[in-house]
Amino acid sequence: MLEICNLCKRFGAFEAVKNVSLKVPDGAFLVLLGPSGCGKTTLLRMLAGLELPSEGQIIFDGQTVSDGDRSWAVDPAKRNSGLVFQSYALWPHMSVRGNVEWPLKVMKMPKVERAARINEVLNLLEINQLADRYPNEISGGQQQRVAIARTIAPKPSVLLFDEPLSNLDAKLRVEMRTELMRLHRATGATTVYVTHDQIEAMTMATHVAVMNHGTVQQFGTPADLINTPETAFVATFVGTPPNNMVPVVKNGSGYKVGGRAMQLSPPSDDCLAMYRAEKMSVSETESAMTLPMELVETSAIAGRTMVTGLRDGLRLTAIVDSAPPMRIGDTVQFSLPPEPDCWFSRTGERLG
Ligand SMILES: Nc1ncnc2c1ncn2[C@@H]1O[C@H](COP(=O)(O)OP(=O)(O)OP(=O)(O)O)[C@@H](O)[C@H]1O
Repeated sequence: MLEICNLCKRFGAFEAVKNVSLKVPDGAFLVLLGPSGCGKTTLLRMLAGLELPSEGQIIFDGQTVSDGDRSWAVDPAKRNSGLVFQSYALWPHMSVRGNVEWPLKVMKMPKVERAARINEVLNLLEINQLADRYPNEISGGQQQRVAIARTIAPKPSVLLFDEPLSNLDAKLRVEMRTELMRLHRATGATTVYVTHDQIEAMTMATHVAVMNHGTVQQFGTPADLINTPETAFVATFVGTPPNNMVPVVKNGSGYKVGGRAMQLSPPSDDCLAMYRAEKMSVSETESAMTLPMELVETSAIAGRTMVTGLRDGLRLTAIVDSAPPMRIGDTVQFSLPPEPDCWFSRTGERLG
């Protein structure tokens, strides 16, 4: 079990991580997902022991490894965790084998055992043929594999990844995603993985903590986040494409939805209606439930078409069977279903 209890981190007066609490079972794949600057790296660095919490505790397998309230933490090298960075940070003067061997030497593993373990991890990452090369003689993707091999060699019970795929090209990212999932199954190590890429999060995670401005907005399985987003931020950050959020305000005896008078029964006089992209449709003709938008984008996605419209700062996306006959810049009518999927307050809390 990996437990984080009321964790806070302040840099001077700035609070980078605010009262985060979560628990995952052994062998979980926890993704910390959020936009740049939301505090995910700071949280990961506290898990690695590189940063002392200002308040709260981190507990690995029942043992407290960081305690902000007592300003105390177990040394990074002694907490049975391994960290893989975005930059590979391999030792350039050591071969691939030498890099992977180094942490085993530090832990004083006997030579014969060391050789067996090196072979095991080089095989696991399919880089045994590179064992005698130096970091400047292998590609970026291969260097990342070596960095991962070096991290898992000492068999840490907690593996920490800080955006490990962000320096790789799109195709390699997808391949490495599958590789990392295979590795996770093979090692069984509890994994914490930082990314701002929601597709990566949704495909790899058993548990996701969606972060914004230092707080956890929602903690759950990928399916929880898609099916029941708890905040407007989660609803618009997660999913492909993300959900549509349309402002609804009282207008005389009725309501204006996205600026147009419509028949709707919102739970409050000023709120947000969420519509899933696959429930919207587009057409040339106006009706009681349509919003006129400027067509700004169409793209093919898994045999269907994603259509995006923009008007007065409102952005709507629909997933439809075929592209509308209009051209970019033309007016397209986005048709809303009779009821939204759910409601949020103007400040982003879920209403129903
Ligand atoms: N040592 C530090 N001193 C002061 N402020 C810091 C320090 N480290 C991080 N911060 C601030 O804390 C906030 C969170 O940073 P953090 O690196 O955790 O974000 P992040 O979500 O990982 O972002 P990114 O995806 O861009 O790496 C940022 O506003 C950052 O400027």
